[in-house]
Amino acid sequence: MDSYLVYYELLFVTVFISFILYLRKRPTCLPPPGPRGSFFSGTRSIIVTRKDVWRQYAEWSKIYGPVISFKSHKVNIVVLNSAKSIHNLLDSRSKLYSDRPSSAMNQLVGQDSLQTRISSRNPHFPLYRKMAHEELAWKGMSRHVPVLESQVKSLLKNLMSDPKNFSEHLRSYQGGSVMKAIYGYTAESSDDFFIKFIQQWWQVNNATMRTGSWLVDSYPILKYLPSWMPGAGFKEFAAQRKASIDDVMSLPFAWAKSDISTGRAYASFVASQLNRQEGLTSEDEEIIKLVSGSMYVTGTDSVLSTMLTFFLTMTLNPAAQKIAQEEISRVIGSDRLPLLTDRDRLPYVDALIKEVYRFHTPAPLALPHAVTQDDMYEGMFIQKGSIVVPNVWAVTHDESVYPDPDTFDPTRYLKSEDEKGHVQPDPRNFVFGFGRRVCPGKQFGESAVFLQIASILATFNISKALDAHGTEITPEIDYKGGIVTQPEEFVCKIVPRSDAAIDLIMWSH
Ligand code: HEM
Repeated sequence: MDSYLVYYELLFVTVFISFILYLRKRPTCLPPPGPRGSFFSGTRSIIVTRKDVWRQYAEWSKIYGPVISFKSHKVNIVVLNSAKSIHNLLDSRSKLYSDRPSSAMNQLVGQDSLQTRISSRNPHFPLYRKMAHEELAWKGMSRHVPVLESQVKSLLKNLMSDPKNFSEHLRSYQGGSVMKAIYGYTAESSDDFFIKFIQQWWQVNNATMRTGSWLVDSYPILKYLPSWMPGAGFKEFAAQRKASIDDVMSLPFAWAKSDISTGRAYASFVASQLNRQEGLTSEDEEIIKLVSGSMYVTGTDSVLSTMLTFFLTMTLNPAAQKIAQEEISRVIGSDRLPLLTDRDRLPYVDALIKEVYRFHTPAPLALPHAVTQDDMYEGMFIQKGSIVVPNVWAVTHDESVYPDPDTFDPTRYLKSEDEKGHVQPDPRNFVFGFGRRVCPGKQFGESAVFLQIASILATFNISKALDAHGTEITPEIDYKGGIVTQPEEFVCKIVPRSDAAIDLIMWSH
């Protein structure tokens, strides 16, 4: 009997001490407010099904405040819906907030060593960033400017001969520019193998790798399920994706290496990195392969998305288009195409481009960050490992910063005649991401966007297409879901502005 008593006393003391320890460890402050969703799966169904989920987050922020949190199964998600919270956490505390979410699905798919996914705590992370910066910041990328400028001429010719397929021509421009700059590869058309290959890969990736959508991220033990069991279909999918990511990384890299061995290769990223030092180890080479592959994966669709928004907004806003065209005619004339060096002399065109970025930012939720230790923000507890999502769309549609946000208006960024007007913030400070994860392709992407937009405005009129009865077709402002979003398919009319423009398209060198 006594031994039972001692046993129960010990049990009681253990439970009591554990309870006290639990209370001490438990955060005294609450996480950011937000919707609770269903008991089992939290808000997962909304995250997975709503295509414009950034609007949902912005709506929730009106109820709960700019910083909200919720769960998708067991994954904690914190969404930052204001410029202030994004700046205070992702920029000012970037040491803590620059990790990527740890994801069992990403590991299964083999994406965790890509630059977009690699953990900031991985010892190779600084080297990835350094390499990408060397190549794509102004100094390194200036040697690729002639490629961007000459590709524009092919784009204009394609738009003139086959305007209906403008989206394909834009993809071909950007895919071709990236392939040349990164691997030294010349793509001849939009049917090129490497351009099609990455297009198909990216479409699946964009649709399937949403933050918090895979059950295995909440319950990593599921990865041990045998593949034949009901509910384990994700393993088969992950195995297929793993094989394709290996090809995405290896095939263009192998092509570049064989081209370099001929001694006549273009000074691409891969060529300059491989030639940088004697006696590269296989590990060094693997890193060059992964960094170049990451640029191949990310470099096309974000620029394409911006360009499609440009065509959509020009179709809907002829007045803004006309002012930009007049500025180009006045400043540059009609006997040459705009160059990158003309940008400072084209303030309205520059403002129009800012407005394109703001109107529908290519990646409305950027890429998800993760926090590496418990943190407090304005009295709210943010738990280590939480996924932190910057809602860039909410910032660029915040009425207190950008009044009447659904109106396309480049004059937001221009001073009034008397130079006293209030200028709204440059959206490019948000659309390229934050802290140590800010987009390394920003200058490359921005240059490609400027050259395309300025040259298209110089040579074409974009307007509403007509249907079979001669009635104008007004496209909807409706975007696909995904990490990088694009307008749903739409039609528009693209015709050269004049005979002089036709000459410029045909004969410019
Ligand atoms: C209009 C064009 C572009 C936009 C709007 C854009 C936007 C972004 C955004 C929002 C991120 C996530 C940043 C974050 O997590 O805070 C990102 C990351 C990245 N971007 Fe871009 N991007 C563009 C063009 C490019 C180009 C042309 C390249 C390469 C040729 C590129 C390469 C990358 C890479 C490698 C990352 C991952 C960086 C990391 O996680 O460390 N981007 N980009």
